[in-house]
Amino acid sequence: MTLAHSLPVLEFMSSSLPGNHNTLILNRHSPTKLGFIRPTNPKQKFNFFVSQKVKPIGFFGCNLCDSNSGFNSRQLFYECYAAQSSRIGPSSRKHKAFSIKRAKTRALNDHQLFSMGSGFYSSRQLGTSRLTSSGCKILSGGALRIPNTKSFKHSSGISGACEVNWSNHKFELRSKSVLSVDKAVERERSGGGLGSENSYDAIVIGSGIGGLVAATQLAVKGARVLVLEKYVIPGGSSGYYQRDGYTFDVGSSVMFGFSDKGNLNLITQALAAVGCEMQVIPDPTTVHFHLPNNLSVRVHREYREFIAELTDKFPHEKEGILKFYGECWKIFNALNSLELKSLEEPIYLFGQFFQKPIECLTLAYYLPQNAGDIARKYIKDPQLLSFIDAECFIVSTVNALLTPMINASMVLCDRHFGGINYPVGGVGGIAKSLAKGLIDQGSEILYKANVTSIILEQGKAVGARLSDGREYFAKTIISNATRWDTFGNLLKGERLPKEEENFQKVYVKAPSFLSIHMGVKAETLPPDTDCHHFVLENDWKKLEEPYGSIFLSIPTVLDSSLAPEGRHILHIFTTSAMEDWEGLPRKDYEAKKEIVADEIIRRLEKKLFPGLRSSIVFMEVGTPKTHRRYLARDKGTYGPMPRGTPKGLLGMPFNTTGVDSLYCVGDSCFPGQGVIAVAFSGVMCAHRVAADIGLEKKSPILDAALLRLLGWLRTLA
Ligand SMILES: CC(C)=CCC/C(C)=C/C=C/C(C)=C/C=C/C(C)=C/C=C/C=C(C)/C=C/C=C(C)/C=C/C=C(\C)CCC=C(C)C
Repeated sequence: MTLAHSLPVLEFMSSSLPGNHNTLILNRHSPTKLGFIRPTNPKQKFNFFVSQKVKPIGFFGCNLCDSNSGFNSRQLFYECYAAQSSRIGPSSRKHKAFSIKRAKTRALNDHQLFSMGSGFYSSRQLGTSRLTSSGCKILSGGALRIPNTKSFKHSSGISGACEVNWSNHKFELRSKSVLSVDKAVERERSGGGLGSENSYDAIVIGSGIGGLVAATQLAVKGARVLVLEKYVIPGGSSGYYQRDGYTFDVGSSVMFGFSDKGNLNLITQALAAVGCEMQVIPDPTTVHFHLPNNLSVRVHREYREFIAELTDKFPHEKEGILKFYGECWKIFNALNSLELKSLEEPIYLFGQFFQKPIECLTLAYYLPQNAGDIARKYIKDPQLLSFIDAECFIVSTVNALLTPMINASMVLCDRHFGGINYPVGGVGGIAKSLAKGLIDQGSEILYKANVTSIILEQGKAVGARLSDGREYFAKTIISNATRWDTFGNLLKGERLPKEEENFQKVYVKAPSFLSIHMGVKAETLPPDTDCHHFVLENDWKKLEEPYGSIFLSIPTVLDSSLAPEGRHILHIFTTSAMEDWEGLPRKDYEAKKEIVADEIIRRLEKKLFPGLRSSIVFMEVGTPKTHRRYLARDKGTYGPMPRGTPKGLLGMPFNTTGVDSLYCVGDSCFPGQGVIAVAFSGVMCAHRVAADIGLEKKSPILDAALLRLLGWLRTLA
């Protein structure tokens, strides 16, 4: 049975499938906007279809269980992940099936229903719908039962919650929005698509992992999101590029957050939220350190093996080693026990304190502390302390005394807990999958969209303007540019908010990198070569100096598909400042690139791979200028670096900013650099934005109090 309407806004069709199946067909814009669907009969089965005309979107806030095994009204699902699958059921050719994967289960109460009930069309502010069929009634704001209604269609009417008992199954549809359908249709006709005012719930500027995680998390909550990306592919520093049969990772190839256990596998979770999964290859050695005095330490995936290797090198410090890393585990375990959401959202934060008081107090205690101070409590050997500096340098590009203890613990333990896992096909696959997932959720990503300014109206961020003059508008703007770029470039000429002044007092831009992407003949590398290496040859003092230490990854050791047969890929990074490269005539610039790359190759030949130079078949050198150009980061910076000794993570800003409706996400937000860290900032940002646009619970009074408290705490840093 089809419900006709000249301009269908919300349309359902029912058809019977063989056996005990019923089919609910969701047309046009409806799927994500349903809000809440609850069957009352646990034995009945349902399949969900969405018209191919619609970009397939996932379900958030729909309480569904596996589409093939049927609903279970006792087990309501808070979040469901939908993935497109092969067509099931005898629906029309136009319809595609979703297989619904279950996520976290949670019994719901009425309060949660309301809080979840973004309602259909809430993001477009349509949301007004009336059921018109035999026995259909609608009430504003309250639940309504409609017995044995087999069909219903929309028409303009009153918004609110409605509950339909449909063929013995109860569907509950809730909406918070108030615009009549007529108005909505009018808006649709007048071009409610790209570019119209307030078309979106959120615009995300930049498609780095932080931006994409924020965007996808919002999209699955029911928001309509537009991501604006300057480049032609997503991912920013976690992107990829292909040349001559090689697939190179733009940035780090050391991937945290990809495990299948705990709460800290944020990449796995972010992908699953949009129905994606990536195959990964476990890395048996996180990193192989090659350090002064011929100190060589392999960080094995197995914690016991790593500790055995380290205590073998420093037997007199065995107790100190166990105590330092033991303290890291205390923090890691506390982190891993929490449900990670926005620390700027009081209902969540107090809820976590209530459920896990010891863990939260542990984290609050370590929030203002640095790893170097804690290491010095237990360890005296200067060489071992320098080793811990090198361990922290990988995390933060600064030594242990300047590295927040929470961040150090996260990295030093997760590599043994979830492990380092390389995504098959390269790191770029993460961003590609998230971008696809975003589109599957009904949101959009626009490439070659170079945002030049954030549009303000009476001090409120309302849109983004591109270099070609196009303008897009949304209720909220999320900047995945660094805070320096956001406030220095995108809001040029505006007064710098006090919070940003404070941030810039505490943090400076970390230097950029010189990168060398290489294809080499495979026979140059010994057969048991590890994937990741850190090289600092003779002098510990050079650790933090430009070109002092070398990061080297050989991802083809794990995934040979990234290079032509008989070849390996080498990704080489070393810190380098923009000042070294600016103002050079083209010829000198190219010559300097060659000289610097040559020296790095010489060092690697000497320390690791004799004959490396003669085995190179492809090479591309990137300087800080390259990183600035492609990643749109001021001075090509790697992220924030403390000016002096920081108070741990205390000074790091979260996602809200001093500008109304403007949020930041990425590595200049809490907790800092690293793919998993920016993924966390994306999760936090989406939660805070969702609360502010009415997709999550919110308490304005508590909000104001918490935001003031956090602002004050930051001034102590
Ligand atoms: C607010 C108040 C007052 C209180 C509260 C308390 C609490 C509850 C708290 C909480 C907290 C939290 C949750 C936190 C969290 C955190 C996190 C998650 C963190 C994370 C982090 C991470 C990181 C940092 C990472 C990083 C990584 C990296 C950087 C990596 C890198 C790599 C590379 C560079 C590569 C290398 C290479 C070679 C060696 C070759």
